[in-house]
Amino acid sequence: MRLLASRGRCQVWHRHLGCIALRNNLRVSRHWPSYSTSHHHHHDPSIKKTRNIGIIAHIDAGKTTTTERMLYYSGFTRRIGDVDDGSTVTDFLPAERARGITIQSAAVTFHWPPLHEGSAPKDGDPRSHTPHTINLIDTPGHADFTFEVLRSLRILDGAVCILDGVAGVEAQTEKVWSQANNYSIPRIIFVNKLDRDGAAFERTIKEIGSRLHGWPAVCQIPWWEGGKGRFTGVGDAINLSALKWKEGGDGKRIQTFDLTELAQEDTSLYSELLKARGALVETLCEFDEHLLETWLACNDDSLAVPAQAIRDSLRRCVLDGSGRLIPVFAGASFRNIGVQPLMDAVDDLLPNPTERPDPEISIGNQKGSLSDLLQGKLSITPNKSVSKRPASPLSLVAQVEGCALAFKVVNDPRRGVLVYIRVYSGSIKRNSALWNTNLHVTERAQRLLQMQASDAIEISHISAGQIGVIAGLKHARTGDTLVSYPGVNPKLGPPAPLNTLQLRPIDVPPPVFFAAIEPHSLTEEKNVADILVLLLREDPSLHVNVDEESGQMLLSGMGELHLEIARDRLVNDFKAKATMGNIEISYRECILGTGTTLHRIVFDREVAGKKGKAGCQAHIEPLHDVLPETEHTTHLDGNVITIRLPESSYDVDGVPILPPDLSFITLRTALVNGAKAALARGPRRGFPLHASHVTIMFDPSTDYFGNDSSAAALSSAARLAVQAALKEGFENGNIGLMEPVMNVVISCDEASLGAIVHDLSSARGGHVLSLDNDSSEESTSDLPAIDTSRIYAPPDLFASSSGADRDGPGQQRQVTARVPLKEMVGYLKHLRSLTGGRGTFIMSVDRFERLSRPREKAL
Ligand SMILES: Nc1nc2c(ncn2[C@@H]2O[C@H](COP(=O)(O)OP(=O)(O)OP(=O)(O)O)[C@@H](O)[C@H]2O)c(=O)[nH]1
Repeated sequence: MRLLASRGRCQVWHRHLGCIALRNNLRVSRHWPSYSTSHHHHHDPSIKKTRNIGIIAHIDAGKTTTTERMLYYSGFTRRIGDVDDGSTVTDFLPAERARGITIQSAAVTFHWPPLHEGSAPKDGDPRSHTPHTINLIDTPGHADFTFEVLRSLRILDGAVCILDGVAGVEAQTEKVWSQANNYSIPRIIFVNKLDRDGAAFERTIKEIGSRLHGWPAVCQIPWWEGGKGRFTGVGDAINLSALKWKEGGDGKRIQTFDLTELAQEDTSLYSELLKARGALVETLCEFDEHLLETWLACNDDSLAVPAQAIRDSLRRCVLDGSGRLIPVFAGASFRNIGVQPLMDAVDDLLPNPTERPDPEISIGNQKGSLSDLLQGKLSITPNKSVSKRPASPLSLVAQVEGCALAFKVVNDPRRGVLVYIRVYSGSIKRNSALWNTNLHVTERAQRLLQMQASDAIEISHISAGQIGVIAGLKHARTGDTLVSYPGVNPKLGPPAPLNTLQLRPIDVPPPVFFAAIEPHSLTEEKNVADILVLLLREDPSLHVNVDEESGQMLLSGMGELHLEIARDRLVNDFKAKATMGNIEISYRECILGTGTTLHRIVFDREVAGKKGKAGCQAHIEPLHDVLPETEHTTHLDGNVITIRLPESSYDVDGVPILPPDLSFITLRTALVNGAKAALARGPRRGFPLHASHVTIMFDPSTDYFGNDSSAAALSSAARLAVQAALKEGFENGNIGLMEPVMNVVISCDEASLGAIVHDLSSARGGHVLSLDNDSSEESTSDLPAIDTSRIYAPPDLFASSSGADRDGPGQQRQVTARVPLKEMVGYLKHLRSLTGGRGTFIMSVDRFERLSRPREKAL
């Protein structure tokens, strides 16, 4: 943004208005240069102008409102959508519209500045003078969807964190912030809602220091009319100018004032802006030697430091993703104030995909980075016990054409199932065969799309660093890794261990609530089951368990809201004729002693018209130690399953000798699936098993019956054998019950602290772990505490009336406790009454604990 010569001239952000209608007409047919049909294997030059970013925030901070403005100013939409009347583009699921909150992270692509408005880049121009492709991934803000946030975080290259300028830094923000620290995601902050009564910019800036443990680099300060009135714009400490938005307009007209103009227009903002510039340069000098040199070359005059030098310095500081230095911007997106400069900051300060560290992978039992793997630096000689022909690592990986992570599955009413992918290496081409390393199936990518919320454009390939959609896949789920490997055997995939390659694997937290799903009639059962499969592909943190005998379907998930929304999806969006029962806590069962008997089963029955016969033996015991995952040992929902063959079934190198038609992977998958089904329902109360170690012994000489031993027969044998072992445990009184215990973080003011702590420890059986501000286990920052008195922020207007004075009874406190989930049901209401409506809390599963006798009785 350039300073204008004439005083307070009105400017439309990014040059002119005239081309907007035209742009909207043309955008589908021509303006996707970055997705042309060429066959690059290396990075497309356009990748440098790509930003894969997300917006993270506490619920209601204004993510959706801000996103809508971004889409509008980029020319993507022609009118401003409104969260409150349910017409927004990104919150497009009916269930989301009804609730006005974001549940599903949809990705939308737009350009900033708009394609027609870029000028040819000149040296020294900010990046934001040329159009960038912004892939915006909308992340949910509710605590129940933390897992969904994690899932989106891992594919982001950068993030904008939106804070509510009245509420400041909230518990959920802290949590997502520390998760973003774990993924080293470069971030900037937008302090929103500065138009509201009680908005406290200064207090919020200090909280960024004290609660997010980063140094706020205040890039903009709020402009209140006449120093106290309406919020009307911002002072820009980077460009030494002030921006004023026309009241009540769509926000496209912005008046720009340079320093001289500002001195006449508003002296108090003028003098504050000079302070802000000084503080910004000073802060940056502490982090960045380059800027320090520039500053010294400017004779220590912070006003003389060129704006571009400051932008470059901010960018260097942000790029490491440590969150040590945090650029802060200001605005009120609902009033259309501050959004365009925020988008400039996305172009200017956040990284392109090539500037990000290499993604982590796991392959076989190893962890490493993708480029190490692709450059042959990981020693991935195929495991001896799986294959006898060790290929050289380089020749093995040379054939990998593309590698992508499916980060979102959405059922689109018109286009069917859409799988959103982020490509990490090479490219994914239309019609290529993709090996799914999680499900071990091959699927063809018949159609590739670039999504614009509810519009789509067909493309021929998606290259490294880009985000796109594969339409028509039948199996791929959220979180699966897809590998394009020409000439791959569709059944077996690429040679081991490449067939196990996983990008940025994350742990799915255990579900702690469940509800029964009752189809309205027998004939509806299949339809309901099919819809549930789709729901699970969308959201792998949902689980379905169908009881083999009764046919009852149980849906489980991470929170009450999580299940309520699943019900909405099921009944309202998918029109399933089914009812969901009460939402209940999902307890666990555990085995208390080691069984004595080996339970040998020979399954011999027709399965779907085909003869099936297979056998195995099973044994179950409590899980004491952490067992490493190997090709014989599978971790599953808190349990461990080990597959054993008799010694005579291994050759001298330890490679299993199996009948020619049976591969070890097929055998293992079938047996594990059987055991999984048995462990899903315990013998005592029907709750899933937890912390148990199942061993399944399979002897090919007695348990294998040629073609009759199909995968289905092997699974059934394993299921029956494990069930027999569980039944024995139950008959011997060896099955205990466990309950989910939550890690709870409560934010409240000093005055209600006592009542909250008392209630937690006496009435709720909780265990208070800490009471202060920043020692919760979750603020995992290794960053040193920050002396907030050293942080610059412009003084708040309404400091006294807004309770910004945080000493005394209004001071914010944080309680961390471990509490049984059962005691936390309905807690929000209680907390509100204890705190006069101001307290908030977040919680996550800490672990499952054995129920005490009295608690067991009360069940
Ligand atoms: N006064 C004021 N209200 C705002 C501003 N931005 C958003 N709001 C209002 O705050 C509420 C929440 O905004 P959303 O955009 O839905 O917030 P969100 O963060 O997307 O919320 P979730 O999708 O539920 O996580 C809505 O009623 C908005 O109109 C603002 O700048 N000023």
